Amino acid sequence: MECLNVHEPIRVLTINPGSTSTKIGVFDDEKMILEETLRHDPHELAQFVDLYEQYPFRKQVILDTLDREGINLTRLNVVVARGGLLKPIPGGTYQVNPEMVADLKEGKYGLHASNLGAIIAQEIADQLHIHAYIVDPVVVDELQPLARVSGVPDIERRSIFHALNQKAVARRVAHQNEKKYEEMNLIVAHMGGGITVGAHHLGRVIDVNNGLHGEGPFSPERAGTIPVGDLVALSFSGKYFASEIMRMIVGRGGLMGYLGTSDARVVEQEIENGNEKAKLVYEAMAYQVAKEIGSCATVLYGQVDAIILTGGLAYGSLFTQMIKERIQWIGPVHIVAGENELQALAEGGLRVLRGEEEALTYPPVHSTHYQHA
Ligand SMILES: Nc1ncnc2c1ncn2[C@@H]1O[C@H](COP(=O)(O)OP(=O)(O)O)[C@@H](O)[C@H]1O
Ligand SMILES: CCCC(=O)OP(=O)(O)O
Repeated sequence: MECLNVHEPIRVLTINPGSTSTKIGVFDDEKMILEETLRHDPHELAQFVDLYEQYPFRKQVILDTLDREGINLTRLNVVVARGGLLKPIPGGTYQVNPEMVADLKEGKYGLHASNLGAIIAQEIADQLHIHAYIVDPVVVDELQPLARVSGVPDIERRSIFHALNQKAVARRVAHQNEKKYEEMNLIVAHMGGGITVGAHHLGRVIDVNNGLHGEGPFSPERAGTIPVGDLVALSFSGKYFASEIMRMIVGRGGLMGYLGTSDARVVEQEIENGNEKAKLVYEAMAYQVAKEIGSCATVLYGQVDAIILTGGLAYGSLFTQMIKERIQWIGPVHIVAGENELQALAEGGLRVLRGEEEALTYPPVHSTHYQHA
């Protein structure tokens, strides 16, 4: 593996695969020198039989883009990717290793586009004889024991959320308050295509809704919590395949299900045009986010230093205003619109390369309390 040249900035390639795009960034130390969102035509992705089959295609699109933008691959010092559905693990930066890649290839803990991040990062890094890492993957699990109890003994609640962005913005707001993340109680609502709301207690996310498997507020494309008896009845009605029911919950739920679009900007425009249904559904989404924030406030015994609204929906002033008026009595509200994931990945890699933090090994010897595979 290569040595760092102290006279040159550390060059980091970051990779964040999403369902319809792959975002990449190149950084010289903390400074972003290239950012690209590589959009994938759904028809093009549909030719692959499963998620894993997409990786050579996505990797080639990344390499072509870097080549076109004149990024010399041999100058890279490290590749850092968003981590996917792995065994539940504590937050931190993990070196990509064969055990991790095997679990992701097999889809052992489920399928999500972020599974491709470590696989692509490892292949690029191997060719360059440098290391690949993931940072705060979606399975970061710091739940307190109380939060794991679902009410049905065979079902344990799982921590699957936007850990990378939630922790990055939480650290940023702590810094603005001249405090450490580990000294604060924060509620972070990540509001993108999916929505997760986490209760951050002294640097650990002790409760959060599972953003992939039907918990929490509905979102632009996901159903969130739905009346479970009705779902069971629908599932056994004989009208739908299991895959069709899953599509109703993730992909075609939420705004998409009610209004035929997952684009909040289109919905805001419709509301301006006087569309009453759009107004009701959009307000209901804000109402559900506010309720989830209220519930996190009880998790933290009302000791809330700040609430952070982040993700693409936080750009929408109508949306954030509707949430704010229901929650501002709980604590100060900060809006950090958009997601900060590429920067957070670069920072996670830099902390390790600079020796400020040790890279963790997957799977950790002392894992979380999580029992089910
Ligand atoms: N300026 C904006 N005003 C309102 N909503 C926005 C704006 N920009 C993005 N959004 C909405 O944010 C959502 C996507 O958020 P994003 O964080 O990009 O999602 P993801 O990364 O999960 O795909 C979409 O509903 C999009 O319409
Ligand atoms: C909630 C787990 C991660 C996730 O769903 O990410 P996206 O919203 O980016 O798909």
